[in-house]
Amino acid sequence: MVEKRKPLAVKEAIERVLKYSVHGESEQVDLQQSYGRFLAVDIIADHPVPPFDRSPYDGFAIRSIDTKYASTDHPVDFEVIDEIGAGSVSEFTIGEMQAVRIMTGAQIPSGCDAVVMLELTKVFQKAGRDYMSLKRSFNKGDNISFKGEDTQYGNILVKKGAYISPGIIALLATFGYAKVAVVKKPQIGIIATGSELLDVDEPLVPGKIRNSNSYMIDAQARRSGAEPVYLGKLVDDLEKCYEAVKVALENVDFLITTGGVSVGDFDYLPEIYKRLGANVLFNKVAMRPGSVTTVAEVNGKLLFGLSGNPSACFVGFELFVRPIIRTFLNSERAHLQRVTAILEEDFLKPNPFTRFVRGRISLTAGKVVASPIGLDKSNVVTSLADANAFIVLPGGTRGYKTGDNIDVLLIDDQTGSEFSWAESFK
Ligand SMILES: Nc1nc2c(c(=O)[nH]1)N[C@H]1C(S)=C(S)[C@@H](COP(=O)(O)OP(=O)(O)OC[C@H]3O[C@@H](n4cnc5c(N)ncnc54)[C@H](O)[C@@H]3O)O[C@H]1N2
Ligand code: MOO
Ligand SMILES: [Mg+2]
Repeated sequence: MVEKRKPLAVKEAIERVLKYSVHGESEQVDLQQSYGRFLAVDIIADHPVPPFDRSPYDGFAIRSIDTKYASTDHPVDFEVIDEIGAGSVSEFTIGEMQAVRIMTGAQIPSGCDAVVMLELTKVFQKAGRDYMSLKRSFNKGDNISFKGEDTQYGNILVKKGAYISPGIIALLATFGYAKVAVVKKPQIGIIATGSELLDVDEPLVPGKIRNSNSYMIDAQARRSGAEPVYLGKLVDDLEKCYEAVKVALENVDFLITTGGVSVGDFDYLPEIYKRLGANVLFNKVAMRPGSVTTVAEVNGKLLFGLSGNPSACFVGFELFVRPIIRTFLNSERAHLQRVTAILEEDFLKPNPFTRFVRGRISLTAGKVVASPIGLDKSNVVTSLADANAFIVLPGGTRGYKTGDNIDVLLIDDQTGSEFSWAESFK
């Protein structure tokens, strides 16, 4: 008699896995290698930005008080006593009716409290000296980019755990981080099981298929911020699989196996968990695809038994492995980002389990719409290529109709989300 597995709600299953989350250590990398990594420390402003009052325009730095009576009928003349470009500092302190010709980014000379754009001035020479005239008045502070207006000293600008984007790289450079403390990437072991599996470069022969899961998982692991370690594909042989899993567990932070978790005669993972004395957190989840997703723990180390079916494997990774990787990387938004979208096609098939339909979201007339892609079966591979989201259809008897508001999880997004989205899952 085949064991009857009890399906666990998706939310509970994720929570069980997260109980075993661990945080990674930090390492220093060059700034230029830090893109796409996760910050191991907060970035705190150790100086104000800008660090000095500066000109936002090419023009003249003046004393605003000298422009008080300037008008179209009464232009006022200023003697230009110096000229500075960005990077230079004027040695002069300007006096009454004097100006410094200044370029964008240059430090405001002492005595000046406003900048006039070049276009509003007329320059001329008199008795061998440089002058400019103005036809309107200015207030103190006009056209000055003030010290600290961007950020003040001591502000926390980015919290640890943030995904390092090009914008964050700009901040790191601004504050002098030639080396950046990032969280070490977790090493994710990947083992594919299945006697039917061929290598990618092998020709098809009857009954066999190429191993696509390992390469898919490898890419998903990288996208999540982990370092995949491909440990090969194994034929369905209990001893060989057991040995490989046992050895792999010692050498990686997390281990993923694909295939062999269901109830087939050659599905050996359940027996391997037994032999390892593993604590199986669950072996059935109330979701489609990926209901066979199994997660076990051995001495605190997580072992993800993902389905052999490509779509189920893909979904299992994004729902269970990604948050563990992101938590390892200190992210507070470890889960897929959720948005609300309008369903573009009827989805009338009822199902007691929550569905994660591979779909595509797009903007149509300013609204986020989502449509399913391809065959909604756990064994399909082609729909994965075009999918940028999972359409979440909570279980129940009713189907879903065009125009329904539905939750969508973004799979190619780096921002992530806190766990709140799971609240709506059965
Ligand atoms: N009697 C039952 N049969 C099945 C059940 C069930 O509850 N009772 N569950 C079905 C569901 S749902 C799924 S999902 C699959 C899960 O199967 P396994 O995880 O045990 O995976 P395998 O049996 O090894 O393979 C399933 C399928 O996937 C293909 N595969 C495997 N590895 C790869 C790979 N690396 N790359 C590409 N494709 C792969 C394999 O050839 C099979 O076609 O079980 C159902 N059965
Ligand atoms: O685990 Mo299977 O993929 O539910 O479809
Ligand atoms: Mg099987």
